[in-house]
Amino acid sequence: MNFFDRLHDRIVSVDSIVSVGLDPDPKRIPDHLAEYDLPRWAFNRRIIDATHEHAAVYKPNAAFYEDPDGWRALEETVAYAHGKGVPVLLDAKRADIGNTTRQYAKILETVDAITVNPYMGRDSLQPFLAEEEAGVFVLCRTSNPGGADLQDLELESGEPLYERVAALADTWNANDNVGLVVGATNPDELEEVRELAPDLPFLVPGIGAQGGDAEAAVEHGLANGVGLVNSSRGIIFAGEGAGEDFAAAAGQAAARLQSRLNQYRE
Ligand SMILES: O=c1ccn([C@@H]2O[C@H](COP(=O)(O)O)[C@@H](O)[C@H]2O)c(=O)[nH]1
Repeated sequence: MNFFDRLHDRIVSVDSIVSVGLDPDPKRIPDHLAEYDLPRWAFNRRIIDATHEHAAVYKPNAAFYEDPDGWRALEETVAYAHGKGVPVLLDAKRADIGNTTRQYAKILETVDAITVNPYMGRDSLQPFLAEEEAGVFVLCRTSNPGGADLQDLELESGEPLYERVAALADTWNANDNVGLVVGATNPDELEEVRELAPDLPFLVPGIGAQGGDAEAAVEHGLANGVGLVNSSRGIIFAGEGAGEDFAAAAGQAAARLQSRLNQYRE
């Protein structure tokens, strides 16, 4: 079954478009979890237990797992999320020449969807795009302040680069498996990209810790009701300093975000 059909079913069953970002910064994991073999996994397991009823997906960012223990923690986390019925979107921002991307794309045997970087062009993404059942979210207009440095550059046609990316991504969608990453910190761009790619679901990061616009994220992020609004630190570290109660605070933060976003859904 296509990723976006599965995501649609998940969104309907939990009535949520919340993507819970699993970015377990080792410096912020509660002290009492340090005794575990894999503290990041111990942390994520408790976060998943507390938040899964509010999560449309989990979005681990690969940067928090790129060491031997990290990969083990990620593997356990993905299996546990799947056990709770929640799809996993790996935020890895991958792409490379074809034979290298073919290796990167093997991760789609483990996770359900991935973020990719369009900078090297279509052939660098082909092994991901060919995975018919996986979701492929193409970076379009990112939420960081420096996103404008390249993404806003005006092409000869007069359009900014991020608009060309959106239009190209639309043509890469032969398998109905392409989405776009557009930050909530850029509400005008969100609206413009939605006009250019009316049928592509968005992953919208940048609310919470980055201060983006949650209403615009919902208004423009969804295509036929399917799309994701992510919060990572705002959920998983909501209980920072609360000791063993940290996960309950994360659950409450996820529930609050779910209700807030649902106010804006049609
Ligand atoms: O444009 C982008 C693309 C990806 N991200 C990632 O999303 C989360 C956001 O974390 P918060 O704690 O909610 O700020 C993180 O993994 C980023 O690498 C993004 O922020 N912006």
